[in-house]
Amino acid sequence: MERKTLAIVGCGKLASIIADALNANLLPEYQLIATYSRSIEKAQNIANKVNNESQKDSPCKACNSLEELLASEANYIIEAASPDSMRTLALPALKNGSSIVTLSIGAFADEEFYEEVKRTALANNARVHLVSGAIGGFDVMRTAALMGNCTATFDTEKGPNSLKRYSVYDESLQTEKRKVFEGNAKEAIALFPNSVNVSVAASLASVGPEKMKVSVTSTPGYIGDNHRIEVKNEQVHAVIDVYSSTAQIAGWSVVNTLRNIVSPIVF
Ligand SMILES: NC(=O)C1=CN([C@@H]2O[C@H](COP(=O)(O)OP(=O)(O)OC[C@H]3O[C@@H](n4cnc5c(N)ncnc54)[C@H](OP(=O)(O)O)[C@@H]3O)[C@@H](O)[C@H]2O)C=CC1
Ligand SMILES: O=C([O-])CC(=O)C(=O)O
Repeated sequence: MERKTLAIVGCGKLASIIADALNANLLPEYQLIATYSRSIEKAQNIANKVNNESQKDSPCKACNSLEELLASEANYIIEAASPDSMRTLALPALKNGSSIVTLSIGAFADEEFYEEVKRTALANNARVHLVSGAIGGFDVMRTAALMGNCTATFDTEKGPNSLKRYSVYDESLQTEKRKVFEGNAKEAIALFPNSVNVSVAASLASVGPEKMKVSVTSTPGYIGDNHRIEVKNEQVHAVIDVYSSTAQIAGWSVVNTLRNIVSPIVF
């Protein structure tokens, strides 16, 4: 069997889950051929993981630059870095004919970029797969939106420590529960670039980034994230509520998407 080739951009916690899944033979139809990260050590760590186990005979290369990774012309590039990185790699990857499986869906809050990505994918016979990540239910969101007159809200609860890197943080959040953000999905991803990709994903599946009403609440001592999405039209009221104590669900959702891509039965 000719295996499909994979490359990973962004070799952190979620990329590690994908390498472990390859080693656990959960992705037998795929071979990892290239990795790239901001630091070569991280790229080498992920390559070593598979080279020491499942790919002793077909080693994966740790690349020194994004250009080197793109030149590998992998069938699928997994983006597990950041929305900025997704913006940099999407068009050149698609022009090479590589499809993309992305976690940093926040990059698509920019409508012009989203449209250009769609056109480029179509022109090059490639596809962009938006993974379910830390949420799910894109099917019901898309269906409800298709029926017309749809509204949607996205409410996230997080612990204050996960907000420390953002401007909304102050020490009072350690003791006081507070709504730290209210706005739309476009504004949310601009303020929290690595933490609300899911809100942009849900908006693209329903009412779009500008119409999706988003709130972020900080709760003292809260472990993990809870994302509650409500989609309504005249006939449907759908609630998708996902709690996860870690972000690992997002890495596993990439594994699930890759399995779906090659499956005779598609969910
Ligand atoms: N859709 C969803 O549900 C979710 C999406 N995400 C997205 O997935 C991304 C990865 O998450 P996670 O693995 O937990 O994060 P980590 O911080 O553990 O890993 C991200 C890795 O990407 C690398 N990186 C960052 N920027 C660049 C860049 N411009 N070019 C190349 N490499 C880069 C970092 O490099 P280095 O360490 O080498 O410096 C780091 O190793 C998040 O940033 C977020 O955008 C995350 C959770 C859920
Ligand atoms: O892990 C989560 O709960 C969601 C997240 O970081 C993101 O959407 O970027």
